[in-house]
Amino acid sequence: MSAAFSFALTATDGAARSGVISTPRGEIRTPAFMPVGTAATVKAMMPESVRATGADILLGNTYHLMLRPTAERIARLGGLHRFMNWERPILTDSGGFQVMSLAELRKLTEEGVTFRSHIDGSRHRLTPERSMEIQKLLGSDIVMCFDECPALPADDKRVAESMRLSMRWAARSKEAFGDRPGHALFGIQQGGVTQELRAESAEALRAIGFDGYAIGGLAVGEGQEAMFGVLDYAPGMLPEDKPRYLMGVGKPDDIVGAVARGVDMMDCVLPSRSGRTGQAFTRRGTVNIKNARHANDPRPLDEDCTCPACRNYSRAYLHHVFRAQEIISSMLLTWHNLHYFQEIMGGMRAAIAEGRFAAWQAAFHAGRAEGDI
Ligand SMILES: CNc1nc2c(CC[C@H]3O[C@H](OC)[C@H](OC)[C@@H](OC)[C@@H]3OC)c3nc(N)[nH]c(=O)c3cc2[nH]1
Repeated sequence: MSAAFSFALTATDGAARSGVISTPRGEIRTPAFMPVGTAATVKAMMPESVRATGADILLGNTYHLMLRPTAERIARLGGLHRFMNWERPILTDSGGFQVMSLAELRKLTEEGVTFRSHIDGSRHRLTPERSMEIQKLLGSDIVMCFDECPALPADDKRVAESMRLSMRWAARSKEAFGDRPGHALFGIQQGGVTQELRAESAEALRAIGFDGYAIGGLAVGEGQEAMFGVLDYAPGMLPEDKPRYLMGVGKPDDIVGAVARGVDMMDCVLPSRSGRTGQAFTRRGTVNIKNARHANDPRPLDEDCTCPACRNYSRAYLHHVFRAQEIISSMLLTWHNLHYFQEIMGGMRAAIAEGRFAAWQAAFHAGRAEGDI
């Protein structure tokens, strides 16, 4: 266990990289997929099951936890790791994105954001300083700067103004974060899909100096082509020796394309949320288990998958428990999806380390069919 936070690149293959982030709570193998545990739980999963899927780190959420049960209560109870029984690394988002997408009656000023809780209508304020305080109370290992992520489409003027506000907030976040050995603060690049604005944001973040750099402002409706267009240049604008984290991504082919372009870390609700809505991701494509065609199918979701759902249950059974709205349906499909996402990450880490990423990527795409398989 390292007392400090550090990142070591172990191999590169084209723009793709593999490495290890060392933290006092354990190592994170990169490229890494981080399951989302918004309200102190990865929905439908026990923490030991999340670990069994291969996850080294999971996510918590400042916005949700500040509203319920409050960061102060979690701190009094020993912090988020103890509270949710996950002793490995935790990354928490800063709350800005969630306020803009979830809260009501939001008011944005230079100071920060005031809003009403979507849970009980109570009034709250988030600023860079308060976001740092909340993430410190939670005890998260990787803290995100408080930023503003503009909804797309937005004109260049709006994107530029929003990015520059986020850069001022990044400086305030760094100031408020202080010096916390073993804990990391990540800056978040903004700038929409405009290369000059992305460059300006990257320079601003470099000048402040962070332990890692996130690519924000994507996966907000721009589509895969536009996102990849930004990823063709944005990762290279960020310090090469620090982790690069693409926020909110994505589908399996988004993840592979992002790693191919130099991304080290990603998070997305997709595998867990889809697990609850009956969508299973497999190496041959997607299974929508609610479709009648699966009602009599004795085969597993994926013959080559070693997860508990695929080892022990048929599509017919999964179809049945989904239709019957049984809790085990969410448990099994979420476990399968998280297991499969981690299998993609493990395959890419090995392929990059062995210099065969292009072949791995070609095989990944060759095996996939569109539509319900
Ligand atoms: C989907 N496209 C997507 N998600 C972006 C998130 C949020 C990630 C967040 O997305 C959910 O919150 C809504 C997750 O909870 C459900 C959070 O996990 C705890 C996760 O936190 C990292 C962004 N967060 C910040 N701070 N800044 C961003 O620019 C940004 C961009 C995103 N694009």
